[in-house]
Amino acid sequence: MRYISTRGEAPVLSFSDVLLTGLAEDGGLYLPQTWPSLSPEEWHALRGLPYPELAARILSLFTGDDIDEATLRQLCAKAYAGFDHPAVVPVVQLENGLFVQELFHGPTLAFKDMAMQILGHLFEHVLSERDSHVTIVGATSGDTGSAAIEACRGRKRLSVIILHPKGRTSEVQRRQMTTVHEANVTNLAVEGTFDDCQDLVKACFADLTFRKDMHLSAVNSINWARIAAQIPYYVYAALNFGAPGQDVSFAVPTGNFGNILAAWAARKMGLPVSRLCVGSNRNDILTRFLNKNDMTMKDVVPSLSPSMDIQVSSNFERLLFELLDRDAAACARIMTSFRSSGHMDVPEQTWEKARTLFSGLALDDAQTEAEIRHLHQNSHYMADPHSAIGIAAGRKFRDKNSPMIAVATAHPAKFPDAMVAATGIHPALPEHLADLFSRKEYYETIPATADAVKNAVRTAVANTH
Ligand SMILES: N[C@@H](CCOP(=O)(O)O)C(=O)O
Repeated sequence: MRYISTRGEAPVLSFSDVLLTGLAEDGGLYLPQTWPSLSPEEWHALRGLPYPELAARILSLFTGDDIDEATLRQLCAKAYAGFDHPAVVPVVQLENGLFVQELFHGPTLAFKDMAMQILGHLFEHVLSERDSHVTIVGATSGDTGSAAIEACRGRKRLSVIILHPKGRTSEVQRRQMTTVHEANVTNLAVEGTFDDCQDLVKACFADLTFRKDMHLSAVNSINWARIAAQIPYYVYAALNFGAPGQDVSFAVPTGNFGNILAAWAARKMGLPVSRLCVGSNRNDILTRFLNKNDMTMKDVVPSLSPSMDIQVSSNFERLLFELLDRDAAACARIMTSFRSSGHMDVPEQTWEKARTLFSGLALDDAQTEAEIRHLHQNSHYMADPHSAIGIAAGRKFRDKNSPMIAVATAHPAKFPDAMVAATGIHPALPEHLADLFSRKEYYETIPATADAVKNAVRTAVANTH
């Protein structure tokens, strides 16, 4: 299995090299050179497998010769052992034809643990084989940061530096990151938005000397391994909650487009999926694109669902590349002009292709709060603001022919203020986080400049070794 860049100018790599490289050297994102594809019989054979076993089988389709299936089985068993639900990714029925798949049973209470927990083991495995070390620089709007820190903390071959937008995450999200005191963990509060943080990470990768000197790698969904590790839960839901021969649809609250891209990838591999529905908050660039081919950047507005306060959805580039029939030059041209003009010029027939599969719904804060209240009153279900947006999208686009599965991406206890406002109930943090508000915080505030980030990275790396 080999991987190519969406911009066509970077070396073709194997899985382990893609894992350690993160962003392609030409600024593009890696994708499999050819998609693995399963027949209906092969999908059927995966029905009923325990989640860690299923995850290992799916991941083995992407690791090629680099990591064998037996090793993956061991790593997946360790990765998902700490989840607090025996099914790992349980599915609950909410209404007629509308289900919710809970992806927040990992240590940091968000779907990011699904990929990050196995990524921590994959990094360790590959780096031990190569007797090497990497420096992970990541950006978070709230959930990726703590999941990455939890997966990497204390690992000798990894240094992890996480940039979050100062004052723009929930307090629980911030404290989940900043209260971790480990030699290999650094938190940077950036005076800017998540998009600034993501751009700063990309700027570090674009400086090839710095990248090489620091051995940079990524844990954001710009790293293909993140997407690969998010495919198995879609497979699990489709196989176990769609009747044989029946398609299912998914509704996904998404900001950086990574989570829904994993669902798209599963469909590309032949999983019987009918529609993919995107849920957005007021930062609705994705839903504006899907509804009227308007991908124009606006200012990021803080919302009740901070993890989706994003205007530049990194993974959209992967979908664009595929919709353009893998024309890397066209993809590079469109992406470069998007970043300079703030508007993405997607050819009409390319947009039409996206519309045949994707639908989009955006909710403002008042609508999000109303949806949380509705779910609590009518289904006795506590959905965090992000999950509530996904569920609302699922309800809007469900049809009689296929079950609609909305993914719940975070535990409501991560957003207590929104939950209290909507339901009057303050969801308790699980025991391992019960004293979160009395823990000491460790972070440095920096301006949103590449120099400030690079200096902080150099210092963090020097302090680790
Ligand atoms: N919503 C994310 C933003 C980063 O997305 P990623 O999937 O690229 O890691 C967050 O919560 O940090």
